[in-house]
Amino acid sequence: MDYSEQVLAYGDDIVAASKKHPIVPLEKGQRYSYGTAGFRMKADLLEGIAFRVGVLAALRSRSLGGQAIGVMITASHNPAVDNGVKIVDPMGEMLEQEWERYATAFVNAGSDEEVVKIYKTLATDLKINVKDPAKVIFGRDTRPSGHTLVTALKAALVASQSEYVDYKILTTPQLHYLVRATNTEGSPVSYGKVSEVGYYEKLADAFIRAMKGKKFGGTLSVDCANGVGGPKLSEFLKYIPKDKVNGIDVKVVNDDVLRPEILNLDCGADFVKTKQRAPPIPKLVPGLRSCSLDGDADRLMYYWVDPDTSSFAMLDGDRISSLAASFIGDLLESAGLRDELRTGVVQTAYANGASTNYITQHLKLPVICTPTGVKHLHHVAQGFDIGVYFEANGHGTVLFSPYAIAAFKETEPQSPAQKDALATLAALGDLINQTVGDAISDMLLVEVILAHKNWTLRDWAMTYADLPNRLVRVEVGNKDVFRTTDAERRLLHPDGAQEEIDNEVKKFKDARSFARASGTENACRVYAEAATRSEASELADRVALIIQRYGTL
Ligand SMILES: CC(=O)N[C@H]1[C@@H](OP(=O)(O)O)O[C@H](CO)[C@@H](O)[C@@H]1O
Ligand SMILES: [Mg+2]
Repeated sequence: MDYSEQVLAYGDDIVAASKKHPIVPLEKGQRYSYGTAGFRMKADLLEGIAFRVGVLAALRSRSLGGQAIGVMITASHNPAVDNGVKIVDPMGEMLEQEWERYATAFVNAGSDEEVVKIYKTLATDLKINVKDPAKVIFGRDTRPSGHTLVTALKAALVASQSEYVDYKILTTPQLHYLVRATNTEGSPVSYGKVSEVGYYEKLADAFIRAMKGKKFGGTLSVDCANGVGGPKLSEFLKYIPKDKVNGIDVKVVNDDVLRPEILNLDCGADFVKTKQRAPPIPKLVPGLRSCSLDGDADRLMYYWVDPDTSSFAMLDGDRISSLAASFIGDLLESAGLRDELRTGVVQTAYANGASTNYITQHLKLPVICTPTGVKHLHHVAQGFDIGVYFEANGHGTVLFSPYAIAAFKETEPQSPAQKDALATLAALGDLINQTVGDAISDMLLVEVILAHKNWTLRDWAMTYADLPNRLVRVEVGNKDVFRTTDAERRLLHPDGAQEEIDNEVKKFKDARSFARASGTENACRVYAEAATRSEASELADRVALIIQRYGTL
């Protein structure tokens, strides 16, 4: 077939519908761009973007034999006035990088007619039959602006002659689950029932299996950032009969989704991580095991106030990652699979140096550092049989290769201990979201580990001591001059900046510092670690000054 000759019968429909959902023009010289979090900004700029993303999602589905593509409408931990649109690929992964460029081109197209022109050009270049079937499934978080964006998205899917399913309100990881479940339905690698209920059933069943014979470690208080995680966690808990998990006691707090103005306000995982303290409401009771989800329930932070010392301890993504790696490593040992399955941990430069040391030296596992953004970590983690990846901010998961899953199920146990270890590993394979970081699933994982180890948060916090560190945001004239190498740990450009940073780092003990342009904000970030809090702070300030100077040259 000559793809350049094909007729796009619904081209006029796309143009007509597009006119009803216009793009807000940006100032001269500025462009919208599909970043780490898709398109994310003030919600009133997003209607036209949601429409064009819909057209692109239909084309993406056509390019992949009609497999379902996901679209999630959320702005995660951002304030309620923001929103965002993100595309999910067929196995539940983030959109392929090449298509991020196409998404950017669609959204920046100068007219409705040009959208159709790009659609046709891509169809020709990528040999996509525009008459092939397409399917797009979507969900949104609790933001009121989600309604308008869904209307625009649906209009795009109707105009592009794509089948669609509107799953209404979901957590981001639930949408990722549904995309994979849809595309594997009825196959030997079926990911689960294609419904929100299917998600709860799968997690509940796996959690009950993994907790067999263990006791839930006392009350757990879960701050849901007044976002979608609240109602979804409450719903999930209905699938755990009290007599199936000994002592289960989960208190859901900050779960008011009827007042959008309080979404992520002084609560949630991002608040805890950046402020390094507990949300003021509800007041944290000393000794209470607590955690926070973010606004779309894909990030997780644990914390508590030690009743003996009254000090606040936060257990972030690095801690969850090292906890999971240590537990899974022990299970593999008991299961006789430690040498059989390649296990590794993936982090970014923001991982605390103490966690990296603990994993490499104490757990004896390899650590790979990737650039910021979970898609990079996810990709590298796929290279292991068991790949543990987390960003320090609490977003991450553990990936199991098909070989690992088969080993858990097919190894013949020679002892009761080996049998238990294999059963727990198999349960973890179902409990841990294989598509993307999932705060609810990760929280259940942490609870399983603490129950198996019979640990409090104090025991967990004592595994190693974090190096004092500081993260600073620096506004500069032009962040694009900062180009990095070595997984963002060194600056390539502007000339001279890295040498100056190196000179400052040298003056401090056990110190490390790096600077990079943020992928989600119009600013640079400076990170510094050193032997003491005041030195880390001093170093961060000095490097920030260097960045400020080079950013305004
Ligand atoms: C230091 C930091 O926390 N950076 C965050 C932030 O990226 P920046 O590129 O640093 O703005 O947002 C990303 C998307 O949510 C997240 O993946 C990442 O970890
Ligand atoms: Mg999030």
